[in-house]
Amino acid sequence: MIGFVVNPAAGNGKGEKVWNSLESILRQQGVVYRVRRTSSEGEAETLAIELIEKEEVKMIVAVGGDGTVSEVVNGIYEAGKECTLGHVPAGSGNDFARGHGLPKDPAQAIERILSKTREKCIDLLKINGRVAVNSVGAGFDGQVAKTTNEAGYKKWLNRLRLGKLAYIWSVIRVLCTYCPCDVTLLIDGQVHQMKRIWLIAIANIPNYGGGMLICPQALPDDGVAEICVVQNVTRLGLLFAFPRIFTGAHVDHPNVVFLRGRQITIESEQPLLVHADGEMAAQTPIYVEIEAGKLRICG
Ligand SMILES: Nc1ncnc2c1ncn2[C@@H]1O[C@H](COP(=O)(O)OP(=O)(O)OP(=O)(O)O)[C@@H](O)[C@H]1O
Repeated sequence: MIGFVVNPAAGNGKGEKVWNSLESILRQQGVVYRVRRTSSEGEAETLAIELIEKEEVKMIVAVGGDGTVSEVVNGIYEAGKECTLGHVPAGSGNDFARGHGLPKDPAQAIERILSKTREKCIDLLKINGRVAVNSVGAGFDGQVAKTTNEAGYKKWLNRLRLGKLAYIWSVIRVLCTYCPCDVTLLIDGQVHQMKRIWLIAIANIPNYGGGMLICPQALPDDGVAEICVVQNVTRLGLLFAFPRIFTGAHVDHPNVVFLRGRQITIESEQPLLVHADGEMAAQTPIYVEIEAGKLRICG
């Protein structure tokens, strides 16, 4: 049986609309399903666990944005039972959907899920007993995630279907005040001492922050995380280089370094904010480990 976890508030109400269209398709096709709707932050995780344990579903489809996907994935991870993740995108950023090439159209997305023809196992990034499915970011990045999540303008811009601008505006705000610091990275036993670090992004997919390509080479099913480090660049230099991230052209920038690894420790001069899938998760020092092939998804 299939379970659905629906965030009606995702994409500023798009979740509700998408679910209405899915429901009529499911009824037309006589699909047997269970549905749970979220009413607040964090609830998608609890509802996913409930669907697995009480309803014995073998697949959960997250209807919402990246926040909903991340919470459902944590529910599946915590339940520890065989359960496939499906996703019908209805958020404002939808990085997971982009990163896995999922259809934007709800009818096409559910058709693909029901056909079960494209299942694959992907890696997860384990941090502090939880998991991230898209990315973990420390430093500038963590501060931008915090600023965006706390900002009133995110809601307004989402309403105008300009959700991406909320992230960009937060980047500009944080860029004006953020102070880079020295960081020690330990990747698979190898030490990297790095000076004046702005950000460290650990990625499972190339997509980030609603359409940026932070780690264009990242693959979700290779058992390795792609790590992007931005170091020793001036504030103005970073401001001018920033637009390159939308096309992935930042890979050639002299102050951008790419590393790869399975076990990553980040230690820093000062505590750095860390996000997991765009939600605040921790402060440095942190340890991130790849859980290879841990989650089966409908790709
Ligand atoms: N019924 C609800 N009312 C208000 N907020 C909710 C409700 N259910 C869940 N939430 C919260 O809505 C927030 C946004 O969810 P989600 O990330 O799925 O969508 P989004 O932010 O529009 O998309 P994206 O993350 O792809 O940009 C999450 O913080 C979630 O916890």
